Amino acid sequence: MKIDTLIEICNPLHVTNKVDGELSMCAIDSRKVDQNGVFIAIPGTEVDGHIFIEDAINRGAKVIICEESYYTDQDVCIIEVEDSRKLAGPVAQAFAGYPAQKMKLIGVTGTNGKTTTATLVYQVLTALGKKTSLLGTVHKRILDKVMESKLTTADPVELASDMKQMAEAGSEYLVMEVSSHALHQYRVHGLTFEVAAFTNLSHDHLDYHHTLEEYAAAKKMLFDHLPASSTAVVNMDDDFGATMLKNCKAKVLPLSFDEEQAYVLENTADGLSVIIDGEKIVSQLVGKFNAYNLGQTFLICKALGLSDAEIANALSKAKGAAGRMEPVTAEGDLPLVIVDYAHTPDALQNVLSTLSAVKDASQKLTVVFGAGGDRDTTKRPEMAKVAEEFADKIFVTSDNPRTENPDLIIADILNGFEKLEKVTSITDRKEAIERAIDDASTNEIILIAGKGHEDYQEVNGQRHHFDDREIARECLTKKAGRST
Ligand SMILES: CC(=O)N[C@H]1[C@@H](OP(=O)(O)OP(=O)(O)OC[C@H]2O[C@@H](n3ccc(=O)[nH]c3=O)[C@H](O)[C@@H]2O)O[C@H](CO)[C@@H](O)[C@@H]1O[C@H](C)C(=O)N[C@@H](C)C(=O)N[C@H](CCC(=O)O)C(=O)O
Ligand SMILES: Nc1ncnc2c1ncn2[C@@H]1O[C@H](COP(=O)(O)OP(=O)(O)OP(=O)(O)O)[C@@H](O)[C@H]1O
Ligand SMILES: N[C@H](CCC[C@H](N)C(=O)O)C(=O)O
Ligand SMILES: [Mg+2]
Repeated sequence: MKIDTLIEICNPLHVTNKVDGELSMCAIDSRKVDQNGVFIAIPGTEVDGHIFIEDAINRGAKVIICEESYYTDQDVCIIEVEDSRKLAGPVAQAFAGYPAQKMKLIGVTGTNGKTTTATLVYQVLTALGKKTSLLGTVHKRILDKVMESKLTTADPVELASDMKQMAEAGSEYLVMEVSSHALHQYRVHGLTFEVAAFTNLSHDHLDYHHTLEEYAAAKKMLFDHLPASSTAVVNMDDDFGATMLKNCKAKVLPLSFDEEQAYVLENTADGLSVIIDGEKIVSQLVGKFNAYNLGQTFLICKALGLSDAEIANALSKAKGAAGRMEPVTAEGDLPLVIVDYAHTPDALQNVLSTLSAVKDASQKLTVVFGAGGDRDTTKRPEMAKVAEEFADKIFVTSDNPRTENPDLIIADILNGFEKLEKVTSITDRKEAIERAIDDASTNEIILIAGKGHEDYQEVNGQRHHFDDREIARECLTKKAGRST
């Protein structure tokens, strides 16, 4: 890219020293700058990226996009702009050859259900022969090639690079989860979504967004930027559904079970039977909350022009995402162990109320859960209240402590219980799972919540291998061995 093209994208306040030659790449992280690259200095949430300008120049940056005047005696162009965060996406897309414009983008936002819905859409489109890629919490998929995912929605430079690979592989569609952090930090700024979907909004991430209203305002940004040609698929049964649509120019495909546009025919331990727009979907996914995920998926695919019947057929066969209501099994007469990613009060309530409704009266319900460190502390006692309401036995343990003391996280959770008689706290998550399984009768259901698909536990910046499903399977196998 030449400097004049870059300047045109930036609409700058001020430019000094227009440099000659071809610019090679762009980075928002100084450590990733190459020779003749462009460094975008962002005032971050942890650190001000402007302090890395010198580092970027030493690594070969030819252009600095920043929000403050900067003097250097090197042959470097300084482009001063009003908001450098907002420019990262457009600049990265330009360097990557505008890959987002080569695919139909589908964005899914909401507190819970993004991964499930995005995965279902990916599975339906793929089953119907559409070349589709996926970006989200569990992994990235360039068509059927799986890659590791570090964030739910990556930064704009990584996004552009992923999209470039997807477009080159021939993807027609990209389904992506769009987190509230991503919206607030303009990670998807400048992208045009063909379809945007809102699942729901409930208590999470208040450490970052402070209030539910600010959190909703971040989610709403996805809908504010839709053009009239796009479609908004919105869960109108959620208190914040109508908020998403205020001043939204796009066509709207609303989803409502309350208004009987959709309804659940059957909801059992074996799955759901749901009618949406007159079409029947019979799914192995369990719980009313999954009826919403199925409904959203149906409407998203409808907005893309697929026929109701073909969507219903493919959706009935779709398996959903790993680590969501995933049963863990071993040979023998054993308790039923389920691993789920519920890490918010609402998700835990949905899963526990579902299990409590589908189990038979003689079955006891046990839950093992914790809460992530360096995240919203106010959800911790709320999760305890939910566990106390639905579970017969409760093991409080660690999730990903990150940089926090796990015992203090557990103490925050314990504050939420009215009584502690059915609660056991065991800091070590492996031990907690072992105890829950060892203590269980064969007729019991054990929900291990919070980490779902995660195959690590993050402690002080280090991710150690840790997989709830693996540990539960080992414990079940040992238990089966003891009883023979
Ligand atoms: C609070 C938060 O969201 N932080 C994310 C954000 O950081 P930031 O832009 O504020 O940047 P910063 O760390 O303050 O640094 C400022 C700038 O200096 C740069 N820098 C830094 C060091 C250096 O040597 N050189 C350099 O240039 C950084 O690259 C950055 O551009 O943008 C970074 C990528 O550009 C992310 O890596 C980082 O995610 C952190 C690690 C994180 O944990 N984020 C979580 C909370 C998150 O984003 N979660 C959501 C929601 C999950 C969900 O509910 O599904 C997600 O989308 O995953
Ligand atoms: N539509 C829904 N409404 C409420 N709860 C849900 C819904 N779908 C799933 N859940 C619950 O929330 C958990 C997380 O679901 P999922 O991974 O699909 O959400 P997500 O929005 O991608 O979450 P994250 O933001 O953490 O990536 C599930 O394990 C389940 O417990
Ligand atoms: N995307 C969410 C995932 C939380 C998963 C849970 N296991 C935790 O670590 O809190 C977050 O980063 O807040
Ligand atoms: Mg997700």
